[in-house]
Amino acid sequence: MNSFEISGPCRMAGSIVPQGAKNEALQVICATLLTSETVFIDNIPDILDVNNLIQLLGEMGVEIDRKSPNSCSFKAANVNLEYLQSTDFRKRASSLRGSIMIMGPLLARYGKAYFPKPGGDKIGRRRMDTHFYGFEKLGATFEFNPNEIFYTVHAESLKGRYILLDEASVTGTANVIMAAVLTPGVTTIYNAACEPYIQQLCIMLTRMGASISGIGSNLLTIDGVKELGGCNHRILPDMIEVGSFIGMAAMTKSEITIKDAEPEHLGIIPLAFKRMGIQMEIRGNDIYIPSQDNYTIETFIDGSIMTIADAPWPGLTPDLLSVFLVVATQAKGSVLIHQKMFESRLFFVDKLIDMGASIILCDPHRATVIGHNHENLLRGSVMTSPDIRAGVALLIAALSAQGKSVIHNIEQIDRGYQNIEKRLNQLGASIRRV
Ligand SMILES: CC(=O)N[C@H]1[C@@H](OP(=O)(O)OP(=O)(O)OC[C@H]2O[C@@H](n3ccc(=O)[nH]c3=O)[C@H](O)[C@@H]2O)O[C@H](CO)[C@@H](O)[C@@H]1O
Ligand SMILES: C=C(OP(=O)(O)O)C(=O)O
Repeated sequence: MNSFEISGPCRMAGSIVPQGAKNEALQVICATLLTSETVFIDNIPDILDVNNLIQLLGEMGVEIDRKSPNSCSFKAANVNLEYLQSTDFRKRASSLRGSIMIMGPLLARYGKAYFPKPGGDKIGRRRMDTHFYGFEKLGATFEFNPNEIFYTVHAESLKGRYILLDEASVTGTANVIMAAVLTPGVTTIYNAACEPYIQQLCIMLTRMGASISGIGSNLLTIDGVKELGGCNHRILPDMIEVGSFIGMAAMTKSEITIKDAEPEHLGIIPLAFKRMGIQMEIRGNDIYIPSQDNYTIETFIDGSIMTIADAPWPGLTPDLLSVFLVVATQAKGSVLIHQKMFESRLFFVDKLIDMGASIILCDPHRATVIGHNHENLLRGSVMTSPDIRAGVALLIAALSAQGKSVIHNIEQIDRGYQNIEKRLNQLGASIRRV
């Protein structure tokens, strides 16, 4: 188990380029299973979750040609379905969450798919009903072995249908889209997730020959085709990393330019940071965050305390709420952070309270933060990263804090952030991997 040792406070300056998006990479890499032709993907983040998925596909028989740390071609001409019954498959597939999205392509192309209990963040119940409900609507049979926690879907044939998803699940929508593109007939998916990475998946599938309309909305119409071909695809910058850098700059009074951030794909994220009082300028494709001595959280128009809450896209992504929470600890004013979508993602606030932050955890979903307006710095502390985004929030806290901090279990951070200590040290941070 590796750790980060951080000597704070660190005031940083300079430019940083965000990595390619983790959650888009997981979708589009799974989509390469839909064709026997070569798919080339660029701007792949070189991170643990994505590398584990690429290795998993390799074990399944996909020809992998890693052209560089950030680009790779995939050719799924011969997929070894027997491997999906092996213990090695169960071990690898359950090491991350995104691998669940191999199911849609396998069902569509081979009429069967298997999956163990998926991994990913332990942030509360993470049900998969939406995935299997969608597959069943297309005509598949679903079986669940509760003793082994093993999911099986199979179908003699699938048929396009109207599907009203019970919730706008991101990976669930991706799975159903990927099954539907090779399913005869017209599939309509209503209450579809429509975040930029789902849009990117649809754009890539269209380039491979799929027929999808309604991209960007929650109503997708897919006209199934017989087969798909190869294509080239470039992954968007990671919006969660962009948001993490905006929050880090404000909290540490740093002056940072996030290069090539593609702000048009960030939705409501910049507005939410502006409501926290954080200044930023969109300069073409870059985001410039000036060094700010303080930032004041807005109130609502009626003067009541601001709430920052998550919601399915185009609402605010749940993956950034930990960052908003930590940034609020040094703001002027108070905010209620309401994490609606996950049940156990706010418990890391205990660690911030140990560092001196003024936070009341109201219940598992809500925390009230009373900002210090930089009048009292947080204190360095020894802590353990519970999940990927709490890990980054703790890293931001440590960078702003007085004294030495140690963060254990940084494998959680490595799941989603590429060479983070090296890139932040180039901006003037003091982070050591020990
Ligand atoms: C690999 C990957 O891409 N992971 C992302 C994906 O996970 P994932 O696809 O697993 O998450 P889902 O979209 O299925 O659901 C996330 C949580 O929100 C709840 N929910 C969802 C939709 C809804 O309309 N109402 C509702 O309450 C679900 O019950 C669940 O607790 O999307 C999540 C939500 O953006 C992100 O946090 C994850 O980083
Ligand atoms: C929750 C996340 O990831 P995963 O779904 O892979 O656990 C995340 O990226 O914040």
